Amino acid sequence: MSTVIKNGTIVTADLTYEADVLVEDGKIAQIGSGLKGDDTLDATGCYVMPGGIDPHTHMEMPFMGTFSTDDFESGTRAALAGGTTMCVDFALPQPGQGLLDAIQQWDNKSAQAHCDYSFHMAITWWSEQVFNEMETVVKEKGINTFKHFMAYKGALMVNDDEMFASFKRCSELGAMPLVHAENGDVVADLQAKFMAEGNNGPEAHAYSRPPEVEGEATNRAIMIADMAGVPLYVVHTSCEESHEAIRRARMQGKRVYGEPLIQHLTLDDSEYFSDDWDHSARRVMSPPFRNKKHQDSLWAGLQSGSLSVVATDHCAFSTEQKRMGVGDFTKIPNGTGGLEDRIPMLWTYGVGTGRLTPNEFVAVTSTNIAKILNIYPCKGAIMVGADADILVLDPAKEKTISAKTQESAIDYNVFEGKHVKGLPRYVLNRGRLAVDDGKVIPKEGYGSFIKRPANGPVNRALSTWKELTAPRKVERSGIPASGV
Ligand SMILES: NC(=O)NCCC(=O)O
Ligand SMILES: [Zn+2]
Ligand SMILES: [Zn+2]
Repeated sequence: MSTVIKNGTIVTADLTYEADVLVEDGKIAQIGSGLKGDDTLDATGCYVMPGGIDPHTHMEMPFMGTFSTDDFESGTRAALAGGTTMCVDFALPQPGQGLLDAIQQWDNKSAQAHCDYSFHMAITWWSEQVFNEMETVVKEKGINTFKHFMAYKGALMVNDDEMFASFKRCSELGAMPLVHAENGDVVADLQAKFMAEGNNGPEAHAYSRPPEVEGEATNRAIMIADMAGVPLYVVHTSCEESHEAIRRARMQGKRVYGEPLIQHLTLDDSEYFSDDWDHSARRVMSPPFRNKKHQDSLWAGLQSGSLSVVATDHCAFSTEQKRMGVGDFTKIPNGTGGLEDRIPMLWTYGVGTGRLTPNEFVAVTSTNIAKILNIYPCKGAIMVGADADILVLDPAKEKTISAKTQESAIDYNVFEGKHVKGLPRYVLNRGRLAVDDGKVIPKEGYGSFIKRPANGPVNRALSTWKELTAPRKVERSGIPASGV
């Protein structure tokens, strides 16, 4: 059974050209002109690009006394509707729980997935068991990334000594640490201060997490990673202070990646000042939305290459769940949705405004993260032999985003009312037609777990350099007798 995508313009991270794409047995079999297949998809007027990869989602996440509402079923359906063919979720052990036990739980949940997926492993506590299990996670489970929360004190947060130990272990295993970079001690102190002053609405969530807490933590994580000799990936980079730290580190030759979210790029902190409590609480996430100055910094980072990936941190809570924090903003479950909207929003506000070229768009939605996660060119490429994860994007197709028409299971959408131009006509995941003429064709359980090998090129290069420049004992010919 083969499918040919005809009459489209192929857009990759570095090339734009006209050609047909032949898909056979889930892979791209041929690229050229005049190709024929059993089925034909007409891509006239469309761009044919690698399917989106969202490296930051939380399906059915146990968090702040509840579970995020989108699970792998509704969440991956939303992903496909928006042109994303692979998500990377976080396997999250409770403090004291083993890593392998947590993976087993995430394996059970993800059996519902409609599209491909993988897991990052979160390090939420530290012990000899965690140290030992990290090796199995990498070598047997095919997970090469470990997430560290520098915030959420008393819950998921790890301290610097635990983070340094884990980063060193990542270095030995050829894995990469990820950080949620906010100074959790300062946030906890500010939260208590605002609550004590009676400042208990959702806007105080933003007041308690100023850009400085993110900038400080990003700098700290970068220095700790450098001392551990390991690359670093900073999730949900939301502000200039954090971006500046990443930019400076990269200019110094440090291997650091920054991931802005589509929410931070396109929504600002005025959302927290609405008269409507629900409106503001629905937008509570960490880090919070920022002002225009920070948004401009993030866009510039994508343009210049100092920021690498656009993700969503999709962690969708219903209005009812958000209301757990009425009277106490610290109890509003943190998280927003975005999976279905990342690609149309970034195309509209990035390519549509001239802030990004179509090739840069492909780089930041798919190819860069495939390289960072060491799954390129199986994923993130339109190339013979690659998985046939393909987004056929129609730049003329438009819609107004509305919760009424979304796949996500929650009752609102943070992008409600935004007009987007540039929507999927077709989406294929390993050759399966998952979106046909803009309509999702669900297939629960089709999604495959994608193993990611350790020791990617950047890990190898960095460990070679660190070994070459490591402090060495000076072997002296003459050592004087002790002066004592
Ligand atoms: N971002 C957020 O507010 N919720 C999800 C958990 C996290 O990534 O911090
Ligand atoms: Zn986070
Ligand atoms: Zn997250």
